[in-house]
Amino acid sequence: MELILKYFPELTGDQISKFKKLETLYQDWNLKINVVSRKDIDELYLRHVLHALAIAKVLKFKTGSKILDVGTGGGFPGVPLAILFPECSFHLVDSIAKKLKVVNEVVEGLGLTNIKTTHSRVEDIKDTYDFIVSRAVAAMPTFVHWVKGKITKPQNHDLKNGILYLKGGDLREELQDYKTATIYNISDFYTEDFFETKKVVHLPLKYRG
Ligand SMILES: C[S@@+](CC[C@H](N)C(=O)[O-])C[C@H]1O[C@@H](n2cnc3c(N)ncnc32)[C@H](O)[C@@H]1O
Repeated sequence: MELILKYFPELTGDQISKFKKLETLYQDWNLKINVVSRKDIDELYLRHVLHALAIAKVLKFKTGSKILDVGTGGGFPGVPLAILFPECSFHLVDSIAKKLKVVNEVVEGLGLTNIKTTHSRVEDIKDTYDFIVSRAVAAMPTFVHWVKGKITKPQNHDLKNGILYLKGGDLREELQDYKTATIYNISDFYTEDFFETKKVVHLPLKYRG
């Protein structure tokens, strides 16, 4: 938990208490339904919470923003972001129901009211969002195809509406067709070795897709 406060020192008491509760909730639920690997559960704050919050180092979502988390799995990056941005609404989608069972239990356990979950393939989601976040779901061309047409038109942020994707390694080949993509090195925000090769990719998307 100190790790989170090291990089996000301005959390409110309510946010700190929610972040603290996350560990027990995930430990308990992960025993029943395995959504996070054993090693990762031991390093939940580093590998999941802090990693998810790297998106907030790239962009502070404004009050009222709508954000879609595609392939949220056990709730990453959506759950930590929803704690950090209580004035924004988050829609967490996954095609595997049992993963959302864990997310729903965590959301209920924390009393988070700004998360909605849907068991669906993202291609079937009809709503629109300011930003679409994700981690470890699909290569960019497939992902862009899935989320086409799901971006709202009004621009309220310094970055254009679109995708904020947590990715790792050498992205040159994967992103070669996306000239408007910007890569942010997470190691510019966090000093832990775990983040050495990790990035946040911002890709603006046209509102009509
Ligand atoms: C490797 S997991 C990553 C989970 C989470 N984002 C994380 O980083 O911990 C990929 C997730 O994407 C989901 N997924 C894959 N394709 C999807 C699609 N088309 N629509 C919704 N979810 C999808 C899978 O069910 C799985 O839970």
